[in-house]
Amino acid sequence: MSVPKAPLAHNLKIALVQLKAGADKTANLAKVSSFIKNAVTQSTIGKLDLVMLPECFNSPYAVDQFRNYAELVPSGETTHLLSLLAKEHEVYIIGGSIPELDPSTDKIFNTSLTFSPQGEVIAKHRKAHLFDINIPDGITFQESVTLSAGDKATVFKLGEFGNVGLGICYDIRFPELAMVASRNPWNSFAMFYPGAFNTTTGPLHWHLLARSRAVDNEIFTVLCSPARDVGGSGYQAYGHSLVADPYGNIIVEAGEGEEIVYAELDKSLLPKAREAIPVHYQRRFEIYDDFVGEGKVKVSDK
Ligand SMILES: O=C(O)CCC(=O)C(=O)O
Repeated sequence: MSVPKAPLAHNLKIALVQLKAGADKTANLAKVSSFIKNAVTQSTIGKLDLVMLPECFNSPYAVDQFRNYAELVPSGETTHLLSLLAKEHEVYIIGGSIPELDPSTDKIFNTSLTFSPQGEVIAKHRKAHLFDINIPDGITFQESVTLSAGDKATVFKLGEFGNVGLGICYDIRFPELAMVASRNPWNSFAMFYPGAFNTTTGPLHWHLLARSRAVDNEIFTVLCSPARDVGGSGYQAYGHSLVADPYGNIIVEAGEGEEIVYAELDKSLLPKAREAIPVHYQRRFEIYDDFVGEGKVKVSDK
């Protein structure tokens, strides 16, 4: 008797919500609800599978504010809201990131949650590399003044679409997370990075890093930024939310303001890119396995 094959999942249809968060958390969350509703109801690519939010969408991106906005996970109001929205709109939601308070240690983390269309939390990533930089005449930022770093890579199953990896912003500068996610045993087809680059490092590295992670691993790389706060006195996010395909082409890109952009992630591009330029199969782990081995990594189970 022949066993019917499971139907192949269609292309993953996604929306990137590039919104600007202010000091009023209630207003930020109301904005999230209306942007997600608009993303779904005004989709230009048919029924959406997934909506993604930017880093720090419910609070200002400011070291001295993270604790004031921090919530418990999963009992806090933002987790509750995103769960309801995922269920109501029947989409996966990659919930950007929020400041999370861990009550057992009193530490604050920069945390991203992903929800299934049934409203369940299916992944939790705590930013693993904190953004501590100092560029003379550019920008100084020290997340570690108030945040603690997560200690795991994050890979999870996006239902019938397959596995994906997730990092937050500065995490994209560390190629190991994407490399681990895209190889055995996880074989992810995409990396998602909610991220808030700025007007100094954005022009320098945003596109370069997105395309590099895509080309290194021949996967999709998806970046979702807050909108720029033109005229504001706080942190100036770069904007330019985008998707890079497994060849490194940028297939969609937002501007700097509030905007929703759409993309279809066609998984059949992975084998095509890997056949055309077979770096995926040409890795010489016998030479560098001591540095980056396959499968030797702690991966988050939420
Ligand atoms: O890596 C960068 O240039 C920006 C990183 C950042 O803004 C962040 O990690 O939030």
